Amino acid sequence: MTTSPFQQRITTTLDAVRLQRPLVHNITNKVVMNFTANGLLALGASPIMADAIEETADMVDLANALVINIGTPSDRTGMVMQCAVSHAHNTGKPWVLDPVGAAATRFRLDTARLMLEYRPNVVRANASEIQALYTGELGGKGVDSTETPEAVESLAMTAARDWQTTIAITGATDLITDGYKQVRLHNGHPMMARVTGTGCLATALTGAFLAVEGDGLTAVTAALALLGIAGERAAAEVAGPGSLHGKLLDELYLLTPDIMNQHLKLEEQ
Ligand SMILES: Nc1ncnc2c1ncn2[C@@H]1O[C@H](COP(=O)(O)OP(=O)(O)OP(=O)(O)O)[C@@H](O)[C@H]1O
Ligand SMILES: Cc1ncsc1CCO
Ligand SMILES: [Mg+2]
Repeated sequence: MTTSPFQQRITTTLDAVRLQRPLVHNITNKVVMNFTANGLLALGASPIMADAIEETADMVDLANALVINIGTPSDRTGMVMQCAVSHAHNTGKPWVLDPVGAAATRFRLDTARLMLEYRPNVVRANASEIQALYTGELGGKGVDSTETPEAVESLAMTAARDWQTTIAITGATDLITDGYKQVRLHNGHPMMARVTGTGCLATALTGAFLAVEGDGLTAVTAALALLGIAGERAAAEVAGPGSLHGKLLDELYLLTPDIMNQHLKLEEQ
């Protein structure tokens, strides 16, 4: 089987994460904290959840990458997040933004837009969130998307150029673009959307890959490929979302570069 240089780099990145076991600092939402920490551990990274203002700068310095997830926002965590991303921006620490629910309320949209000013290496979101971030118009259904990645594809290209970042929109097909190159990933399983926080986990895994891979597009493609393949392998063996939750962690732990190469359904443009 032939693999493209890009595909080879993706699988090499998985090895690099497992070798380096990067420390990933998460300022994330109350719903997914435990699942995210377990997902990062299953992959082979080291998670730390920390949102006290007193240690924010120290933690950003200590960690190899930062994950910002606005899923359960408040004035206080908004301030902590701004402090963290400002410090990450000033010190060149890679970071990834998950604008959870940015399409739902003006407060979330403003919070996510403020974060964007500090130039995330990657924005990982669903289609409604990216649409709201770019147009300023609310929509979606709470934290869920009412749009497909395909529907916001050209908007995402423009947004990635304007924001000078890589955008990854998840859904049935994941769409990834830095405004120039485009990647489509056809892995995953619909049942993944029935377990809360699989998107948040995608973002956290992206943080782990960003810690070892400087190119945002490669890092997030590797993270989404890993999660998509783990998800479809897990879904094939379970009766429903309850077991998928655990089985997904098992598959993240068991996945190898060889398995990835066998199952990867990736289109490059
Ligand atoms: N219909 C589907 N078919 C295949 N994979 C899917 C499908 N829906 C979601 N996924 C996969 O599930 C993961 C999470 O994507 P999703 O778009 O549901 O994130 P999200 O809406 O941000 O989720 P959350 O807010 O619950 O964290 C991704 O890896 C994505 O590829
Ligand atoms: C359900 C939910 N509500 C706020 S954050 C979150 C986790 C999935 O995004
Ligand atoms: Mg989400």
